[in-house]
Amino acid sequence: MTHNELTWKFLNEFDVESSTQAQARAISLEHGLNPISPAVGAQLALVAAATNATNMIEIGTGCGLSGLWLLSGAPEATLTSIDPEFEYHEQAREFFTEAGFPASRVRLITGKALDVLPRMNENSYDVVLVDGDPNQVEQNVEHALRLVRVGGTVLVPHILHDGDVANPAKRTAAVNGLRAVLTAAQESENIVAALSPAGDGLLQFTKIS
Ligand SMILES: C[S@@+](CC[C@H](N)C(=O)[O-])C[C@H]1O[C@@H](n2cnc3c(N)ncnc32)[C@H](O)[C@@H]1O
Repeated sequence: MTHNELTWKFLNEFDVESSTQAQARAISLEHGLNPISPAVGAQLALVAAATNATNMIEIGTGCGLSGLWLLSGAPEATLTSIDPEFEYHEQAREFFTEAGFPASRVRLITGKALDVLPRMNENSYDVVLVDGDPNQVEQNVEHALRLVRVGGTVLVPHILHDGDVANPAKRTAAVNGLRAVLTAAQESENIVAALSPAGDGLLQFTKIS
């Protein structure tokens, strides 16, 4: 293994998941989903804790793994999570309950993000996770910026799309959309952004105005 491969392996094996998180990961993989890595999950928990989050929203519930990580950092917060797949929501609900998060604090909205997000209140969320349809990442991030409060943070996992974003030969709509989000994050004066190599890339930005 190269030095870089060893470092990446160490980074992504450093954080240990709870048994509920490990089950959520296993079920997510069974469904062919691409759940966040433990290193990304730990960063989500840290951001939830650091922003003293009381109100969080997630695009792309999957089977609940990322929501479990978010809530682990802010156990008293309310999480709203959007996904079009009812079956995933049923599964996620079981994991939230098993982990001790009451149904009253986890609002699962079955629907497509671009149908649901326009109805959500702006400047109202401490943390917004964008992990839905990769082809809609630009529109989802625009909504995330509208929804997050000043001082709150938007998290975009899978931003490097398994190395495709760094490869100029890859020019699918999804990859171009991810590049556009990264460029906008670099250029915006209203946010402070950081790109982390955890998982397959995690873009984080905090709204400052
Ligand atoms: C990568 S998976 C999410 C994994 C989850 N965040 C985790 O790490 O545990 C992407 C999810 O986005 C959902 N999805 C697909 N299209 C969507 C849309 N238009 N709006 C919201 N979610 C969508 C999929 O059903 C899938 O559950």
